[in-house]
Amino acid sequence: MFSTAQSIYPVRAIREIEDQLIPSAKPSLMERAGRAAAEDAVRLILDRPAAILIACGPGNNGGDGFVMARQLAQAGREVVVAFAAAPERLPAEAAKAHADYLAAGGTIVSDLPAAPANGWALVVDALFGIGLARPVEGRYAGWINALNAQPAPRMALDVPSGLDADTGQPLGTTFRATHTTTFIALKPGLLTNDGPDYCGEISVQRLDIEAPAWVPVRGQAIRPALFRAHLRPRPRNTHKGIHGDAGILGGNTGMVGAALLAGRAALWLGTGRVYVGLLDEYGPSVDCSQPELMLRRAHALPERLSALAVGPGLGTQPAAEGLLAAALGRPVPLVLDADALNLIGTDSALQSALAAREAPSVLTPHPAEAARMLGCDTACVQADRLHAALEIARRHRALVVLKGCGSIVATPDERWFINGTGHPGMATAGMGDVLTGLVVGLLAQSWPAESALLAAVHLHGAAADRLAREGIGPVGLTASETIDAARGVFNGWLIEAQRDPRITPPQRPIR
Ligand SMILES: NC(=O)C1=CN([C@@H]2O[C@H](COP(=O)(O)OP(=O)(O)OC[C@H]3O[C@@H](n4cnc5c(N)ncnc54)[C@H](OP(=O)(O)O)[C@@H]3O)[C@@H](O)[C@H]2O)[C@@H](O)CC1
Ligand SMILES: [K+]
Repeated sequence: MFSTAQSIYPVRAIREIEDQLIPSAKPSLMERAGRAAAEDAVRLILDRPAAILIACGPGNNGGDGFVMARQLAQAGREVVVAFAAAPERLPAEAAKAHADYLAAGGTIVSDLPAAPANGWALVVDALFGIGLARPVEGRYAGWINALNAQPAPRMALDVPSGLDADTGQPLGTTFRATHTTTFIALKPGLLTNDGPDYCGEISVQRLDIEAPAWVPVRGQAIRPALFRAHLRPRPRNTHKGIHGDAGILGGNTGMVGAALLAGRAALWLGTGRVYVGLLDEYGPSVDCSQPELMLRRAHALPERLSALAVGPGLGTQPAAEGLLAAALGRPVPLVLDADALNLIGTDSALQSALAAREAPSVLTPHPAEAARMLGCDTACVQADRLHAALEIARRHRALVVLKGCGSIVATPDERWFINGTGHPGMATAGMGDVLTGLVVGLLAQSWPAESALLAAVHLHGAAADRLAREGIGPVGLTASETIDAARGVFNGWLIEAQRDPRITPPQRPIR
């Protein structure tokens, strides 16, 4: 479980690495890429006897395809290579790979052939990689549609053709892979937005290059390794007072459940005491199915809290705005969600108060909330999720998680993380409130804000994944069930951490 963090590089960083290494690398990076892809292909097709179809494009992605074809043919596999571009216009490395393939006895067809009677063992997309410059149309769009229609496993080299490697936006017709072998490092577009739907299973082939030795890492895939130092067993001699007091502010008329869900999530993640301040003046004074929660009127939350979340079911009326303004002035870690974000998006005084805070602030927008904060529309946020998350973090000097497929965590100092846990069943009512509760629960227990956010985001998805494995979801999964599962996953992490000799012994949180 505690594998080291995986770095993610945008295209310009991969280009930097290539520029530094291509002149001296022996064997060449393309040779290594093609070989690694051939090895992945052999693992994918196992003993299926049919031929492998490799569609090669006009750039270096096509070059990878030629190396792969030569390797597979030399290993005794039947390979069919389709290539329609002018060989003399191939870039130098790809031209060499093309020539080497022909010299080894390989042949090329200039149009995509019909599938043989027994089908293909595997179809390989080596059309476009990180050099995709515009939407795919015409001949190559036809090829991609034909490849997508094959019942065989479909493998993309580096990036599925048509997918923007930085943003995860499909540009025109896009190859839908069941497996993507990507080179040197992960790219953000494989992991967020539509990327996961087009990439299938991803295998990272580093080509014996330690990318961080060449270009500093700004982006990482979220792994427990990033926050394991805080997964500490509790001392036996303990009491609830040292596990934090969390406050939740929200629950306006008709939306009390949102605040209760956040409160339960904080409680079930081990927070010592959880207070829920409700704006609904006719709201309940006790949650009968969770009587451990201490319900208060919104203005009556205790002065002394370890962390506060504002937003679940808050509403945008003046009373909510006043409470939010007061919360921004509290010197405690703050989580802002839902209507708290909508209010901040339109009020410059709140924006100034947020940017001026000394204590950590964590913002948890979904794409529509992010769009309101940035003054654009949801499509513009989704077109470049990484940029949107970083921009919100910079503007508000806050930690941000932009929720959605491949949630992105961004820091004010321009580092970022992408989460891989979770599934589409999480797109359901109350799920965001649960995440808010998980974050505030860890903050209340004295976790540093960045680790708390990374752990909560990863845990939220991991809990839903565990439930889906048991048949609880993806369809019909509810937010409440995720709270229960999050507790189980978190305790599993703690047990595993105790077995890890690198984790320090029990400690009391520093207050
Ligand atoms: N450098 C190396 O040694 C290594 C590189 N590696 C591999 O190379 C890949 C990057 O190679 P690359 O830079 O040549 O770009 P690539 O993705 O092949 O596409 C460029 C070509 O496509 C064309 N084109 C673009 N969009 C198009 C469209 N929509 N429709 C039609 N045409 C379009 C574009 O034409 P142009 O825009 O110039 O008209 C140009 O001809 C990388 O992903 C990895 O797989 C690895 O082997 C490691 C070592
Ligand atoms: K490709």
